[in-house]
Amino acid sequence: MTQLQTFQQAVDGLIDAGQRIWKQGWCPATSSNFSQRLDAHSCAITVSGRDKGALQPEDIMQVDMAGQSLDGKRPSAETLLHTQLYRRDATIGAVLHTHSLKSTLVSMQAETPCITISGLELLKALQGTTTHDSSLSIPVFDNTQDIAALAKQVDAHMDKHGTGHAYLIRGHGLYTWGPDLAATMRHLEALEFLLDYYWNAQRGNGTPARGADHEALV
Ligand SMILES: CSC[C@@H](O)[C@@H](O)C(=O)COP(=O)(O)O
Ligand SMILES: [Zn+2]
Repeated sequence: MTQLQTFQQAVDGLIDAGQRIWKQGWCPATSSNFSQRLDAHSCAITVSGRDKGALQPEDIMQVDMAGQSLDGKRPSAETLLHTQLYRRDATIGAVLHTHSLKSTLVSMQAETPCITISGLELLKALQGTTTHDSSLSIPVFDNTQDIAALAKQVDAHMDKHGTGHAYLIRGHGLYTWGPDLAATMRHLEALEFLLDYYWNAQRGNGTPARGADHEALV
């Protein structure tokens, strides 16, 4: 079970995360949403439509794991994508959703249901990954305004393929999660780097100069 947060700790953490993410340009124009688990039955999440780079304490609210408001405020339009993760896995303590340019570009160009990124040291920033010699698979789901249906689709995919670390929504953005907010920020930063690498490598910029099959240096 993840380390539980008081609501006030969650508010402070999400405000700080929003500022860090906004500085990177990954949550333009009120896009994105962030949450932290409070206990088995509820989480703190951003109120819908707020500027995520300038969150105030009143912009964070509480919902139950069915996505229902517990305090009368209007939760993120994408709340069910957060609660799907908390319901699925009790070790998930935080979820971050962002709208960076690079995640959007990669999601629009992906020709397969998943993209795969392999062989990079920064993969080790992802929980449970201990060597660069590993592969990260990121599923790409089609965008929809029917978030309840998308949450079901994500859940069915995870039933088959495991929970993983992240997914993309086509033309929309990235979801990632972790045991707590710090780990989830680490995942987000690593994923943004990995997606940037993927985008460039797909276009022949920086294709591996020295892969595992190259002669060893002498
Ligand atoms: C402002 S465009 C982005 C939104 O449509 C949505 O995708 C989003 O990420 C933010 O919605 P929100 O309801 O504020 O959580
Ligand atoms: Zn979104």
